[in-house]
Amino acid sequence: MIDVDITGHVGTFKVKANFVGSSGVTSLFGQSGAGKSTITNMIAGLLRPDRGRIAVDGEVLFDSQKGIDLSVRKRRVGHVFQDARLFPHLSVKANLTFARWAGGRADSRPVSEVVELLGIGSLLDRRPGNLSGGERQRVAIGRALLSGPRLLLMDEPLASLDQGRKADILPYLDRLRTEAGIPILYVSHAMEEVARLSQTLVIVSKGETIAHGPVADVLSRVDLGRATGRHEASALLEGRVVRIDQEWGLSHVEIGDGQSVQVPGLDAALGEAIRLRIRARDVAVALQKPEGISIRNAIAGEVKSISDEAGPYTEILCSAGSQNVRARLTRASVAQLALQPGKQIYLLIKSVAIDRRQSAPASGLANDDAVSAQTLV
Ligand SMILES: Nc1ncnc2c1ncn2[C@@H]1O[C@H](COP(=O)(O)OP(=O)(O)OP(=O)(O)O)[C@@H](O)[C@H]1O
Repeated sequence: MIDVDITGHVGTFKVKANFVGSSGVTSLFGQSGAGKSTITNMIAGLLRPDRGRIAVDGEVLFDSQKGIDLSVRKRRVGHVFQDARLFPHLSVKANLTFARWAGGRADSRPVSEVVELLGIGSLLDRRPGNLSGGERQRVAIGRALLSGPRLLLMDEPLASLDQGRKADILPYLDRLRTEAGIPILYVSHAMEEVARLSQTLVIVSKGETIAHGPVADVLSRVDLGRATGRHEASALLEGRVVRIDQEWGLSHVEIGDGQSVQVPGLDAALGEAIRLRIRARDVAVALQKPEGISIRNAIAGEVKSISDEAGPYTEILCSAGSQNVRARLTRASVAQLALQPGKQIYLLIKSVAIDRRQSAPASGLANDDAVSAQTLV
């Protein structure tokens, strides 16, 4: 668990960060220049906050009132940067063993265990210059883990990779989430990454953490649209695969209340729990269950709130059983259908809008230890 309550500045830029991250992955999400790196640099000890407190798993790293300010080394924060920053003249194996030695901790994980976790066994004799970007990042994560950190800080680790390499590395991050055994602070301005990987989501805007909490709760907050980006507005549905229709290549995912959605091309076993990210712009609304329509998913729901944006668009937040779905509609449609809080509706989601390319096995969603999660974004 990571517990941060600080204020500080860098130049004239002020930051105010206040959040608690549960075990697993806590993501700091915000636009470029929002202050994510400034906040993480304060956590790592590279910048000094003006006041406040930072603790990881009960160990205080900084407390201005008590005069505690641990050195970078004593904070034991494993840092993974956008560029891997490996020693170019050393082999992968030497990079890893050096990190373990330099960490100086007898209780660091064995190199072989980390090599297996990240699938880098075949790379050990190679030099960083001969590796792909994704391979280099996996080695960089291994190096950070072997230094014996109490917190793994990943600052835009996928930002320099193309889509294909990102897809290669995400399954390893899924594993890391459950197997690293330490909290992970993940910094990104890519919503699809944070929606997939996080248990806790922290939104950073103009130097301040303006929201934090379980990822599904924060994503369903319509009022954060400006900070998270309207285009990326989405909600998470958690469910379980209850039927696999081989003939049509469709998996039926039950999302509670006997309702299910159909997802094409899903690589998940029967009974497996998954997390679906549904974008607001991929959801339409009907007052009756439609017939003679190609859209396969019509989920019964109820309007909870309607945003009061100016302009042609608006966003509605709807309950779907105990979960939430967001829909981005024109204001004209909202008026025509007389939508208002409490109105019973059907949420229409095109199956093909749920993108299977981002799916991967994972486990360990917060609040449900029975869930092994797979995320589609
Ligand atoms: N050393 C510095 N002196 C003055 N201003 C700084 C310094 N470092 C960062 N800033 C400013 O602080 C603001 C926040 O920067 P920061 O790097 O924390 O944002 P970020 O959210 O990590 O952005 P990105 O996603 O682009 O990395 C920016 O306006 C930046 O120009």
